[in-house]
Amino acid sequence: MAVADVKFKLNTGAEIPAVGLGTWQSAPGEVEKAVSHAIAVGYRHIDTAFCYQNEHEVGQGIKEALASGKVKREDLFVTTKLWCSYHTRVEEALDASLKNLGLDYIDLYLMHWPVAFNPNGNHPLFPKLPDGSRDIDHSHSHVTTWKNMEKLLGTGKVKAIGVSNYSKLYLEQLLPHATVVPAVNQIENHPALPQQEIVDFCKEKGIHITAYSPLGSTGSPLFTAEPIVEVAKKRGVGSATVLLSWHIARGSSVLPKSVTPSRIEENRNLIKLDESDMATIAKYTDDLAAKKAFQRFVYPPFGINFGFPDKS
Ligand SMILES: NC(=O)C1=CN([C@@H]2O[C@H](COP(=O)(O)OP(=O)(O)OC[C@H]3O[C@@H](n4cnc5c(N)ncnc54)[C@H](OP(=O)(O)O)[C@@H]3O)[C@@H](O)[C@H]2O)C=CC1
Ligand SMILES: O=C[C@H](O)[C@@H](O)[C@@H](O)[C@H](O)C(=O)O
Repeated sequence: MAVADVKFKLNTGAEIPAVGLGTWQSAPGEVEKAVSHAIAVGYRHIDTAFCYQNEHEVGQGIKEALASGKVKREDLFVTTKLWCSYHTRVEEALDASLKNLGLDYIDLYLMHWPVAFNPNGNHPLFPKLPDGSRDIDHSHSHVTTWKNMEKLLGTGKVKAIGVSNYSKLYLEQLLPHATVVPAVNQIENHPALPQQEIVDFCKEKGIHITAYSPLGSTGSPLFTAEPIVEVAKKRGVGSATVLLSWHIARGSSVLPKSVTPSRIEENRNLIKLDESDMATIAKYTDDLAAKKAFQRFVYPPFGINFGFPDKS
């Protein structure tokens, strides 16, 4: 089996395809084509979110792919996410996402960030206080949000629920109260931010890791990082292949974003990294750790300590 066709088992018994197309910041007019192209060339996993404001177009791309007759809805794994301003309106948010996507169920519904915004603030997605800071409802716990997400499983509108941007600290707050253990924790993950503590903790608890910003996000410096280039040269592939294949070797799924057809194709060109490749990347990671030089590319200004060791 090609490495890109690997699937990982979730704690629900369902399988998540190892490579999913990311769609954050995929512009209108581009993302529909990106999604339909991705599915046409073999992707079976698409990641979006209510706050990306592109669910409708993502849904159009899925519809186009389904109309080709080559794939069926049940062949696809679609993830979307509950946005922070909807933590007190979980089912309403899910219904809005389903309507946007034109689907009657979601394979995986994630709590996007463990923080609730004021639902009655000055903006439906990004409410702010007069001082410009995010308008956060500090009285609302992410644990309450999770308990409400658990109720969604009975509606048939979601196959699995999970979390995103959860540190070990936040999972330790959540798990004692959870009836349903999250199926997935979607976190920023790449060799310059290995998040080993969370990866190990999730493994122990049966929570699958999905890696976001695996290429280092927009304008990434990772493509030219020397050890990545070294492994890429040795294996006769591009840096993207090395960066993405690293997750499969760790047992994680991965979400490369692209709206460029050739890159969408390249990002499925995964290989099985061998011990010496992994050792070269581990040395890079260890050197960054020793220098306290991990790189986190996505840390929006929530003004909250999420408990990530590189940020506290
Ligand atoms: N849960 C969460 O909070 C978050 C989730 N995510 C999810 O993860 C996905 C991926 O993360 P994201 O931050 O978008 O960044 P990625 O790490 O996927 O990097 C995307 C960037 O890399 C470029 N690129 C893609 N493939 C290649 C390639 N083969 N060679 C060179 N450049 C390439 C893209 O350009 P172009 O498109 O122009 O080709 C884009 O600029 C998101 O789209 C989203 O779905 C991301 C961040 C946070
Ligand atoms: O999924 C991608 C990211 O988490 C993105 O949704 C956030 O960074 C958001 O733009 C924000 O500013 O809080």
